[in-house]
Amino acid sequence: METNHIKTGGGPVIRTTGLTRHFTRNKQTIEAVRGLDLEVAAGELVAFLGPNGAGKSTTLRMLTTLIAPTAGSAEVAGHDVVADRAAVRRSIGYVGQGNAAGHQFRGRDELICQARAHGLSRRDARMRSDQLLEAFDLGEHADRPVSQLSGGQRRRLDVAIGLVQEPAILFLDEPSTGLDPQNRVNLQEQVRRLNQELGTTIVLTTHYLEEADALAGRVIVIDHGKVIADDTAAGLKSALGDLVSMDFADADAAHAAAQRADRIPGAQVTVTDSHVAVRVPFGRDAAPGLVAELAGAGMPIARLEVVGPTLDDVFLNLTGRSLRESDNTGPVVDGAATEGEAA
Ligand SMILES: Nc1ncnc2c1ncn2[C@@H]1O[C@H](COP(=O)(O)OP(=O)(O)OP(=O)(O)O)[C@@H](O)[C@H]1O
Repeated sequence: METNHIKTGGGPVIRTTGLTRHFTRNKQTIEAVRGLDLEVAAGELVAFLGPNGAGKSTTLRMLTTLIAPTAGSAEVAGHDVVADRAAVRRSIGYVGQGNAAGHQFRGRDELICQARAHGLSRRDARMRSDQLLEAFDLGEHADRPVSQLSGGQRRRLDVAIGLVQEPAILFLDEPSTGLDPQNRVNLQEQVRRLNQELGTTIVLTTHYLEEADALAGRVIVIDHGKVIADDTAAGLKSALGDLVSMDFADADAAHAAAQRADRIPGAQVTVTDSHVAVRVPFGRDAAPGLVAELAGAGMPIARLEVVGPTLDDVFLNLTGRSLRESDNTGPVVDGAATEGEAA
């Protein structure tokens, strides 16, 4: 069976330069994506993490040729997303936020139909659909109408449909939104396997911190249309450092302790009454020495806690707001848009 896997020679399979997209709504310009410079190498599993409205989906829709950039450029699989849309589309799979499958069809028919649309022979289409049904644990549900599948089963079918033509690059827009934790983990497992076993480059968007943390080799944090951090989850967290929280008998002891903590390289110290919080790289290693030093100086610690950072702490540190809180803005309503999507 023919596949669309590409030999990249290790170069980037996605490259954007100043990628920008504006929308006009109620005569106001919305700068959804603002000058994105990005490179993704073959075989990477990348998560775009950010709150609602950060510009994640808009970026994905430009990379998948669904909408055109207002400015800047992007190449996917070596093809320009504007000049060479058809070639880009041949190289990618895309699973959007809505359900792709027609509700009255059976899952198996949907897959076969998509495979035929991608040029597979009847026999190959049937084989490919069987493979995908098995890989996504959908075998026993394959002959039920899509409308009768659970949310998790339907989402897995969506991802299977995105994989019909064995794309070299797969884009997943919020693949696990709306799934219960068990289905979320199951889907993440499939995505991970796809990346590891087939080497498929995967770019997904998520606003689940845990998902970005668990799944992606690389996390690109997006806020207000801009990349504000780009590293492994571990890298992002270790750059921020651990939080060492200490309580003392009184405010004087806390202030004296804060002065000492301030001498630790890279420490950010805040004092509130008798409480001292120290954010410091490798805080768990620095804490015992600090405790001993303070005890020796007659300032014993009444309570000590060392907590490793979460990606939410990273986001909070970068933006001054919590990703969990910024995420409660509800879904974006596109209905009032005055600028349509490219066909
Ligand atoms: N078709 C459109 N017309 C007008 N404004 C739009 C349109 N699509 C997106 N926007 C606006 O662009 C900004 C970025 O939206 P986008 O959907 O890319 O964010 P997101 O990070 O993917 O958020 P979500 O997690 O909710 O999908 C938002 O302010 C949104 O309201």
